[in-house]
Amino acid sequence: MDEHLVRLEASLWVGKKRFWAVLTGWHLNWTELDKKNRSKMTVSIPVSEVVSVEEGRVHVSPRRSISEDADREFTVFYVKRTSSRSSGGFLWSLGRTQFSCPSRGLRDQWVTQLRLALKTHSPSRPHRLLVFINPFGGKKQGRDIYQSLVAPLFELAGISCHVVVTERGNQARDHILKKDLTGFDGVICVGGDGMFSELLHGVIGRTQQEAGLSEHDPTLTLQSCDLHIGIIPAGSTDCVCFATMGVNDPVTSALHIIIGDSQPLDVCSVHYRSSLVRYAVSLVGYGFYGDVLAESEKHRWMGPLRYDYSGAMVYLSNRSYAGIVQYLPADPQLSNPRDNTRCLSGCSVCSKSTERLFPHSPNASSLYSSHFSQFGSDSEGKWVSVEGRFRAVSLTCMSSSCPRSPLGLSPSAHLADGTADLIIVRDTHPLGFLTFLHRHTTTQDQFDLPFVEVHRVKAVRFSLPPGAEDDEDEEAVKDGVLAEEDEAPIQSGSKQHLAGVTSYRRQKKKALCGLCCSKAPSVSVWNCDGELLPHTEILCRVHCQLVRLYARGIEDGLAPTSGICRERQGTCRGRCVLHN
Ligand SMILES: CCCCCCCCCCCCC/C=C/[C@@H](O)[C@H](CO)NC(=O)CCCCCCCCCCCCCCC
Ligand SMILES: Nc1ncnc2c1ncn2[C@@H]1O[C@H](COP(=O)(O)OP(=O)(O)OP(=O)(O)O)[C@@H](O)[C@H]1O
Ligand SMILES: [Ca+2]
Repeated sequence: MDEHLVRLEASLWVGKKRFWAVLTGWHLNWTELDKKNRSKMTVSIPVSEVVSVEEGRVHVSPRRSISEDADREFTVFYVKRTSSRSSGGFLWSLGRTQFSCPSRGLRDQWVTQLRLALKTHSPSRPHRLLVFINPFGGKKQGRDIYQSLVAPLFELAGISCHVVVTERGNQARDHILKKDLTGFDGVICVGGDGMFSELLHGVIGRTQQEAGLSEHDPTLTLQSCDLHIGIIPAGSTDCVCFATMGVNDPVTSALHIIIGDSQPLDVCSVHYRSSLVRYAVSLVGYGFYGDVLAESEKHRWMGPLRYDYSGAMVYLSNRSYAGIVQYLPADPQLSNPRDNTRCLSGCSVCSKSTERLFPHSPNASSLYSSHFSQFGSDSEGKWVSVEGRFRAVSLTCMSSSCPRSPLGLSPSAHLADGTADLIIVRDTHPLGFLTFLHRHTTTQDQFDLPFVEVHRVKAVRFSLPPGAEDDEDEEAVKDGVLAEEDEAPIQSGSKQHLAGVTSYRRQKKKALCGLCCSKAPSVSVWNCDGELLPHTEILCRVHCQLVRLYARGIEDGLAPTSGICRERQGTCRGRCVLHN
């Protein structure tokens, strides 16, 4: 234990019950004592999960002291867990316990030592945050969610926030790219995956600008970003939030932000010719998911339901597309997408990647550079090619679990291992494809079907069969449609702009609608984390742990919440009750 932190032990009261309270530095425990001083139940709170320590009896909202004996009392606010049935993760809520001490002196000692322990053991907590609220995301409740559920918690934790309620798409991204961010520890979005994507582009772009790196070269190792991103879910899918927390709950997210959790995340960069088009974390999808997104954009007014409606419409249109998918496989010895594991908090596969990325020894450093030197070097002949007609081609850097699909697109994918899972669904009969889709909603293996293959990869290329190449873009550039894209790919990309490009391309192919016209389109469109891409022949490369979220991955809901080491694979470094 640190020398300036002392171990505190005392008999304190909580309501009418007497407890033996112990502060060790890493943990605050209190054990109920019966009349004969025998121990009953113990509650144990890691200091890193204490939200705030206040003098007196305090209520959080409205914030007020309600105590008559305020000078002998203190209140501890902390993280409380409840199992979530939908994901096996945990819903977090604010726990509150009011302690009474025999004297004011003892109370002051407890408050001082608890606050000191907090400072010492939670050095990465944010003090100042930049918050972007999309008032129109999801069910349009972003502003209310922030004001009623999140702001009071940030205030309690002493976090000061600069809040921007957005007035247009891409405002948050542009703000992060251009404005002075001095003093901010992190950026927060209140919205859905689209808002997260804005922050992702802002934070990555800003970091590369400052490092003097070009984002366009897919072989370049980008600078990982220090500014953390927090997600308060208020969107339609909230996939990134769900896949990194196990739930989509604003209070859970706010508490992860407050305690300064840090979860690295792989990011896929998508390139067209020599330009970066976009970044993605949850889905780069061609065929079904691209068509669903294109269709859903016409029905935004339906809110979150637009995806189910469009999904059904696109399913009924029964389309498949010809193409060539090439991929660079990841090291099969590290993990594979069908190993039936789940990436959980403290995941050992991801920890090994962290070791490779931030090596402690010169040997590990050369291992890392050789890991990436493989990328882009065609001479090594490691690219594998798959040609055919596909219902869907999907690439995901993580499981992409969401309320619609609690285990996600690829249940064994890892958040931070430097790889993505490539899921290729070949053309099949409608019932087969429905079975594939339906298995996303159950625990049945969606990859155990003869027309589905899945590969763990570091990079993917997609091209159209000879004769059907992606050549409209050149003509579009001549017409000025894409000139802006090429000059500043991530500066453009508004939904209207991209939808315009897509419809331009589709008209050129004379492959009209497909839902209401008899002729099915021969080319689909890419869905890149919920945005339509203006190009078909793209190259994707996975960047290991490029950004960090205020999250910790999915906690194992099956493990007991106290009394055992909850941090898996021995990564607790002595913080848990067992190892303390
Ligand atoms: C029979 C039930 C089948 C249910 C199948 C559920 C599969 C769900 C898989 C979800 C994967 C989400 C990946 C994340 C993507 C996000 O970056 C992105 C931005 O938010 N969201 C979407 O693009 C939004 C994509 C939303 C896709 C929804 C697809 C819904 C399909 C419904 C099919 C119904 C067939 C009915 C037949 C009569
Ligand atoms: N004030 C605004 N007016 C219009 N569009 C906005 C505004 N603020 C943000 N946007 C854009 O709205 C899009 C959708 O927002 P968001 O992701 O919050 O909700 P969603 O689409 O309902 O959820 P999901 O992305 O999870 O499906 C984003 O791409 C974002 O760029
Ligand atoms: Ca990954």
